[in-house]
Amino acid sequence: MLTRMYHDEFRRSIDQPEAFWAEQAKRIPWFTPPSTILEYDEANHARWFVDGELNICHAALDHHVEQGRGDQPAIYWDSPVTDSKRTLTYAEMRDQVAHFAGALRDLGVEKGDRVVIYMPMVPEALVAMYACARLGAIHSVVFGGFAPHELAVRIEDAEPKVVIAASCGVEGDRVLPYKPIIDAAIEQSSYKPEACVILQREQHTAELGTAIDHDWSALVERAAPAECVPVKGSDPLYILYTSGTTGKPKGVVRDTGGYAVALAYSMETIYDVAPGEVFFSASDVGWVVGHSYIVYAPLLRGATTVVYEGKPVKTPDAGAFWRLISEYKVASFFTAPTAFRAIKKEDPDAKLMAQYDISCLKALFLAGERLDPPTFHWLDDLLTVPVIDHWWQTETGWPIAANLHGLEPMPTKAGSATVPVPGFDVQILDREGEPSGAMEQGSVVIKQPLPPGCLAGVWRDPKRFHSAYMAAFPGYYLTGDGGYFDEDGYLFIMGRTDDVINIAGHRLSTGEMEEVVGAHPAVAECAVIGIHDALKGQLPVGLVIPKDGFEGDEVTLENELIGLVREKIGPIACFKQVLVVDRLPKTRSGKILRKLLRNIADGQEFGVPSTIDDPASLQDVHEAMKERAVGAAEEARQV
Ligand SMILES: CCC(=O)SCCNC(=O)CCNC(=O)[C@H](O)C(C)(C)COP(=O)(O)OP(=O)(O)OC[C@H]1O[C@@H](n2cnc3c(N)ncnc32)[C@H](O)[C@@H]1OP(=O)(O)O
Repeated sequence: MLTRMYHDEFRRSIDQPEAFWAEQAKRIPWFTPPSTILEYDEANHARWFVDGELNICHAALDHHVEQGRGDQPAIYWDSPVTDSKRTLTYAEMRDQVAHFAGALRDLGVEKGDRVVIYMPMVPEALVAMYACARLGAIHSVVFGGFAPHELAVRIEDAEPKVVIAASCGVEGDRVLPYKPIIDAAIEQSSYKPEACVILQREQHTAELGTAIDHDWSALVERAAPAECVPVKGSDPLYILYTSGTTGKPKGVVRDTGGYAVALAYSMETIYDVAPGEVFFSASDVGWVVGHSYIVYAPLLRGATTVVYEGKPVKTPDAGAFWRLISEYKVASFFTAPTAFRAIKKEDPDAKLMAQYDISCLKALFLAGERLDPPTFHWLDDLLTVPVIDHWWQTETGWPIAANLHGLEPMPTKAGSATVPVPGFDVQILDREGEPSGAMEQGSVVIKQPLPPGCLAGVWRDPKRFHSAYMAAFPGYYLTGDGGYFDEDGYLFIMGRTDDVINIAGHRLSTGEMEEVVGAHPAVAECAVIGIHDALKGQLPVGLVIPKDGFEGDEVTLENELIGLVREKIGPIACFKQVLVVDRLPKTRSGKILRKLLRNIADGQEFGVPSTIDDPASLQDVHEAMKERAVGAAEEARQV
């Protein structure tokens, strides 16, 4: 079933990685092309293009202006929530970035310094990211839905010289002031940045009260444009934090050269986008999809990127995506399945789609969570273009498995991300580390070396890099997902094998939520599990045992815990259900049987494990879940 062209390209990438990637590196305008393509560090991790010199801002902006794309739109900004639209050409974008980079330089930002960016979906978020890259500074973008505590944790870890933010975000009809969040985060962090730059938006003016505050426009007015600083291929471009199994997020470090090459390769072979075409990725700059496929890849390719400050539904309706595709002549569109589940719920017959001419669209790409077959079929029946599920992670920075639309499209199979992308030697291993056969589920791993563009490490934590990713199966990168290959070599990803859950395409840690819930003075013990949700994919549910002598009101306690998670992690955690219980099912060694709890909440059949300490605890929890209508607990049956 695997096509010849794909098969040959894939084999070359695995058998001769240096020759393969040396060829792909020619896609990038280097200042000094790399002579060393691949080398290994002392821990035996791959490093790509270490001695090449480039600047990704030059490759994505200045280079295209020099090549005659100055008047072509680089960004279409569309913001129904502020009733605004703006187009920035490549030349305008380059100039704005150069001036803002000059402003950052005036604040003392140099190559290697970190800059935290906390911005909504406005063009200035991209300007800020590119300005950092222009100076060789390392940006760390934090998603706007995270609370001050989460921002503080990232500031503490990244130690940024400067924090850049907007005065507010706009969520539907709510204006959310950002400055109080920034101030609280800096207050909570023991590390203090030297400066805080605020972009004032019309919807809300932030008070610039503290000594470190600066107004974006005033800084830019005084600044001279900065030139691109050459960096090495292996120099870090950014740190992007992602949830792990513990409270502390992992700072995924991305290099510059490998990332630029991988993104350029993917735009052609996976997304099939030509220079001058329009690419729309409906995500947020705070996630990896935003970094790779809103900010960097489309502009590296000389395409136009759509920056959308709105939702798939209610801004103003479930026709928003169709309108954007039609209005901006989008050739290739990328979003998370949850967005289409929301659209399908509001407009099941896609009547709103009929109002727009979307004949410009060549393909629809979905990732961020498993594309459930009902959503796939709904879209596949609706559209005349390929509906392409693909799979990747914050760590890899670009797709691990896809249907390579620009190389040689293959027939799709519902539930499968199709085949490994060239460069990714994906394998399935059993518990003992032995390869699994076709149709046998196991741990999805990637044999070293990881291709260019993948994580270069965990920020200042090589031990965690090793323990989280490299230790489980020596010689392989552990993805944390389970899955299998079918007889045709199609990859099926079945979900996480750890305590990470996926809520509306956002990766969050139940372990982190447990830490927050467990810190409440009335809580003796707790478990947070991810249960199936038809709209968001998964939702967290907390099960809590109060301390002995607790005499408070259970509903009050539940509300306090919900509030605490919202305050510490943010609304994005969607933590809205807590059950106070007397006991939790555990093994005799004291381990909470979380998988069993998940199975009950998801309405599956469950047995009583022989290792359980107190079998009656299962019955209790099941009754409590049924009473509170948790998930599909009503349908669960003990066998
Ligand atoms: C392949 C590699 C990857 O996986 S990268 C990650 C890819 N994932 C994505 O792109 C995410 C896709 N999901 C989405 O875009 C949204 O969840 C969609 C589907 C649009 C739904 O949005 P929404 O209705 O807001 O629900 P939600 O679950 O996202 O939000 C829950 C609560 O959080 C809030 N929130 C959301 N974003 C922000 C923000 N930027 N700033 C402040 N708050 C935010 C929402 O308003 C919501 O709050 P509330 O609970 O209703 O009060």
